[in-house]
Amino acid sequence: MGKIIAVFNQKGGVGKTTTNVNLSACIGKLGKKILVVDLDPQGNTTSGFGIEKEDVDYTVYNVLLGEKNVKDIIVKTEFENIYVLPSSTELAGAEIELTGMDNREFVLKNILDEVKEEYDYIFIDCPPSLGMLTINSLVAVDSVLIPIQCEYYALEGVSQLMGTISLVKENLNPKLEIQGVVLSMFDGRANLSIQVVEEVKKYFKGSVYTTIVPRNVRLAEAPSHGKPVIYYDPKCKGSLAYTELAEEFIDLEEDVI
Ligand SMILES: Nc1ncnc2c1ncn2[C@@H]1O[C@H](COP(=O)(O)OP(=O)(O)OP(=O)(O)O)[C@@H](O)[C@H]1O
Repeated sequence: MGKIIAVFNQKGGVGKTTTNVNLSACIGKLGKKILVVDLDPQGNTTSGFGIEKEDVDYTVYNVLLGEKNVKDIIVKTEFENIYVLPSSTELAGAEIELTGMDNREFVLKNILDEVKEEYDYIFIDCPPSLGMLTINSLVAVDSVLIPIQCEYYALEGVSQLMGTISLVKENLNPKLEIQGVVLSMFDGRANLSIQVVEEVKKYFKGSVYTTIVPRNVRLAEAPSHGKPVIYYDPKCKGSLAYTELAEEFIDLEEDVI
């Protein structure tokens, strides 16, 4: 099947990487083969799966520049059904380098088309910006999964985000859809969190997942152990939420088919 999904919100620190790593890991545990593409130069998805910078000679950067074949760079992780196309800080340079390259501006689509039949899902972690890397992702994908934090100014930037999606859909990728909106960092004790849930549901109507990811310290700790939370502390609230979200994700996908 090979559905390609961008985890996208140009706002920083909303839980893109946390959602990418943990949702992928939980979907992998449900038996689906996943490729996770780390397109964020910060490389937190790469390290979140325990891949150390010293252990990778080449990254998605070399693939984007046509120096390496994607199939030679993908890393098989120790986690069930999870493969990673790693990132590096050099990737920040690609924002400029891709702009000047004739016919290679949107090269990510061709790269992922080469491997998409080998996976059930490909998730891309986008950087917190609207540069060439993000636009490359939006051109390459079937859909966009949007994490939103249940905190102050949650909807700030959302109209810009939706504007970007519409623009790409009109001009570059007509099949682009919203996969779903994930509410994250929910604090049940805070009225604000409850208000944000209501506002986001009103804005996105039926596209918001029923499962809400709580603020959970284990989710913040797991990356420093190089593990998705389900492998770090399978019983914590974060693990339960991402497992439930993975089940909801698959149920909705299988309903569509
Ligand atoms: N549900 C959660 N509970 C507790 N901490 C969380 C949760 N989700 C994310 N965090 C923490 O919040 C911070 C930002 O999350 P994350 O890195 O996933 O966001 P991001 O949108 O990918 O950031 P960036 O825009 O910098 O790429 C991280 O330190 C992460 O560990």
